[in-house]
Amino acid sequence: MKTGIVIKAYSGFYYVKDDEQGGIYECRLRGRFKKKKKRAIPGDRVGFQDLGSGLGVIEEIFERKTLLTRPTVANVEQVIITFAAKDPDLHYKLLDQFLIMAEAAKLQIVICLNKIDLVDEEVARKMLKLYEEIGYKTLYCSAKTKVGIEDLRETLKDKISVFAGASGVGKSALLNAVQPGLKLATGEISEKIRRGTHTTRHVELLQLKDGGMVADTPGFSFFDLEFLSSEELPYLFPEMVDYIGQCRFQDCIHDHEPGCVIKEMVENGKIAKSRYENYVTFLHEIQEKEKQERGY
Ligand SMILES: Nc1nc2c(ncn2[C@@H]2O[C@H](COP(=O)(O)OP(=O)(O)OP(=O)(O)O)[C@@H](O)[C@H]2O)c(=O)[nH]1
Ligand SMILES: [Zn+2]
Repeated sequence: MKTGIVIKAYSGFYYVKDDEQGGIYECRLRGRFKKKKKRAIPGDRVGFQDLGSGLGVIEEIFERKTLLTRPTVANVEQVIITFAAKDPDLHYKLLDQFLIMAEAAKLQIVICLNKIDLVDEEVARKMLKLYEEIGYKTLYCSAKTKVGIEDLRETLKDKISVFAGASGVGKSALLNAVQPGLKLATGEISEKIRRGTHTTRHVELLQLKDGGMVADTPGFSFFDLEFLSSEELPYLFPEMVDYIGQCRFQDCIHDHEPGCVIKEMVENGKIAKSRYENYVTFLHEIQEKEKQERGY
């Protein structure tokens, strides 16, 4: 049996990239999966039988390491959270929201600041300084002048990545700078798919020349607070994690409680006020939702 990765799933067809030769097989699922209502999704690692002429049958779907929804893709390892230095302005609350969702999804995180050609370099470097201090990996890029593109290419190498970021920050432009014509390279598969009738947007994993894959959906919208609980929220802020459990009250949620060590750290500057304020905002949103779920 061969092994590979599903790069696209489309109305019962699964396009699987063979691990050994890298060829693409058009596969069907073995019938027993359908009985169990189990489907393969892009990113799934599978075992399949080679039927010849580029056709195959998926016999096994291996356990997923990560799972993102909207759109659905398995085994993503890394997210490139992209913002622009200008046009549009860096929206820090949105950045924090992306970060906690990526933390919750257990992805490796890279914060990429694009369009640095529009501001002084010194100004650009300061914009993510706080996040570097927390320990996040950062990239400073310009899809226009190609500054930092080599670093981005290196970051994407040999990993399955997705880009996340608001509209207009330059995600497509960055991908295109990393590998011009990336989307065209998949024309062969699109051709087969065009025979179908569906027009729904399906995520596809694009292959990078240097190794690695990137989802072709630049505007990933898997960031939704509704799946988080108030208890887990503090764990999604790396700079808070070390202090959890040290507050006066065991069940301290680091909001209004007295003797809160996290608040103390905000007072003495060890935790950034902006981050803490966003923490509290998210906390209240989640608590509001939890209240509604409990019905009062
Ligand atoms: N000055 C400058 N402009 C850029 C840069 N990167 C992208 N742009 C411009 O910003 C605009 C948006 O770029 P896109 O790549 O379409 O942005 P996107 O994030 O993919 O946007 P959506 O597809 O809407 O999610 C375009 O007009 C680009 O030419 C950059 O590094 N510098
Ligand atoms: Zn506390």
